This record gives sequence, C-alpha cells and structure tokens, in this order.
Amino acid sequence: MTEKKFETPKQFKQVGNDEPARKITPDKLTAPNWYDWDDIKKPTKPSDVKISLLEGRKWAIAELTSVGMPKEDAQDNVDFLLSGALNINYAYLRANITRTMPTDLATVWPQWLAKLMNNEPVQYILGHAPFYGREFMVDPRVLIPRPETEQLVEWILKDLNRTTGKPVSILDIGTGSGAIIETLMLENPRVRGFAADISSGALAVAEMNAQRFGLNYLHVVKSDVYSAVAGLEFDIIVSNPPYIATTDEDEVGGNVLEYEPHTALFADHDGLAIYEKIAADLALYLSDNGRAYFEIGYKQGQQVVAMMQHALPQAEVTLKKDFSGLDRMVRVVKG
Ligand SMILES: C[S@@+](CC[C@H](N)C(=O)[O-])C[C@H]1O[C@@H](n2cnc3c(N)ncnc32)[C@H](O)[C@@H]1O
Repeated sequence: MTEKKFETPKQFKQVGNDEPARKITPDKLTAPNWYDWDDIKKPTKPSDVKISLLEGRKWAIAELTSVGMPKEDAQDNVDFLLSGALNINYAYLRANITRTMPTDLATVWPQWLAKLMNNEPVQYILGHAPFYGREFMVDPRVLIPRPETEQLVEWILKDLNRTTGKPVSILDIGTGSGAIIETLMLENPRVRGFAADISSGALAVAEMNAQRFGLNYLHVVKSDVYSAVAGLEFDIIVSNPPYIATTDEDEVGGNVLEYEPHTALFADHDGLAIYEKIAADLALYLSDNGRAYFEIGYKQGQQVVAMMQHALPQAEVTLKKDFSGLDRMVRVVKG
C-alpha cells in the first residue's frame, strides 16, 4: 500500500446540534479586514489579498464555530480542507502555517468557507477524497468512499496475494467513484476489472478516475446488478451496494442525506434488496472456486450470511468486523 497522504478524514460531521441558517453565501461572512469584498463576490477574479494560512485557518474556525460547529470539528474540517487543497499532510501544514496562502486558494477560500458552513462535505468541496493512499475524484454523483471500505479492499488483496499466477477477473457491482475496483487493479496487476453501476453519473466519475490512474483496460458498464454482464463469469464479485433501509433515514447524518446520492444509500427490503438480487444469480456469475465480498450494514450480518448460504449451500461464508468492532463484511467462497 502506498503511503497515506492524509490522516483519516473527518467525514460526515454534523454542524453542531442546531442546523445553521441554510445557504450561507460568502457575503454573509464576517468581513476580515484583509479581504476586498468585491473579490469575494467575484470568485473568478484572482485575489490579490495576502493572507497567511494561519489567518485563513483562524478566520474559518471562528466562522464555523459562530454557526454552532464544535471547535474540534471546525479545526478538523479546516485542516482537512487546507491540507487537501495544498496536497500536503497535516504535519507539513502545521510546520508551514505562517506562510502566505497561495493566490488561487485565497481566491476561493471565502466560497469554500460558505460551503462548509452550509454543511457540504469537505471531500465534495475539494473534489477529491482519499482512499487507500490515493486521491479519487468525487462529486455529488458518487458516494464519498469510506475508510470501512478500505478494509474490504484489504481483505480481498490479502486473499489475492495468497494465490499466484493467472489473471483474476473482478466485477465490482455499484462501483460509484471506482474506488474499490481501481484500487484492486492498481495494487495487483493480475486484476482484470469490470466496474458496473446503475447510475450514468457515477460511471462518468469512475471513468474519470480510471483515466487519471491510467487504467485504460477497465471495463465500465451501465448495469442493473448483472444486466450488462450476462453470460460472463468472474473469479471475484465485490459489492458495496446501497444498504440503508428507507425506514432508517433518521439514522443518517444530516449532510449525508442532503448531499450524497440516494441511489448510493438506500435500498428496499430493509436495505437488503441489492444483496438479494446479487445472491439470486451468484452461482451463475461466479466461476468455480470463485469468491464474493460484500460490505454490509452493521445490523445485517446474520441476514446476509444466511442469504448467501442459501444461494450457495456448499460455500464457506465468513462474517468479519470493521475497526470499530461492528459486523461490516461478508466473504463467500464458492465450494
Ligand atoms: C454505497 S455506493 C458504493 C460506491 C463505491 N463502490 C464505494 O464503495 O465507495 C453504492 C453504489 O451502487 C449503485 N447502485 C445502486 N443500485 C444499483 C443496482 N441495482 N445495480 C448496480 N449499481 C447500483 C449506486 O449508484 C452507487 O454508486
């Protein structure tokens, strides 16, 4: 695994307990004396303001706490934004905090700050999110890849490294940004990847990421589960499908619900609908001795295990916990 550029992102933080007034625009910010307000209203005009990273950070934290964000969350979000924009890690940011903010960042800083105050996820503001040591482009057409999913990738890679030799075909159902399949291809050159998603918007993002990483040979297909891969067999099928029950909407943090695509979050039948569809034809699409890996909701372990065991009675089905000790992954080894 390549070195992580960023520390664990502080994702999906709620802005305080009280919802801030919606749609804060930059001109609602408290005017710091170093900004020309005409610059702020015209974000495309390069700012000639000279502001240090420290001043920009302090201002942002003060604004965020003024709308009810706990100070620690404000610091985390601002540091994530600064280090992500400058492509440096937190330690380097701290060591260089008194330096002048680059002009292009100073130009957009008030706009970004307003977006943060509107509870927009930092990864969408930046346009990229870290996953397994690389930056994946993200926008509201795709789910922001989560650290739990890195653990699923880790599990697949460990198993792959125990086998040698021939190419391995992998189908990623519900690829989103492409984070899972593209990481597998980048980490193991034997992987031949198929990225499937029902959302054209998500596929466009997966394709952009594939191009950035030079993965010209990734097959990107618009597919309702298996619909576009009929007749093919795969050595590995992996999926992190939408798994939140529509009735559990209340459990989802505010900015997730507001900003992330609902096709990536919610599924019928208590959140199990896509696992059911995958399980129904798993025997058909998985090659002999093939394996399937799923990310699951923490309450779905027993149900998904039973479903997969029913679909493939000879298979060895394993449930695994995430770093928080919650049921999070299922592996099916076809017998
Ligand atoms: C939870 S997101 C996972 C995204 C990415 N794989 C990741 O782990 O970050 C689920 C994805 O499944 C896609 N999806 C939802 N229903 C689908 C279906 N019936 N067939 C294929 N993809 C589907 C959504 O568009 C979304 O991109």
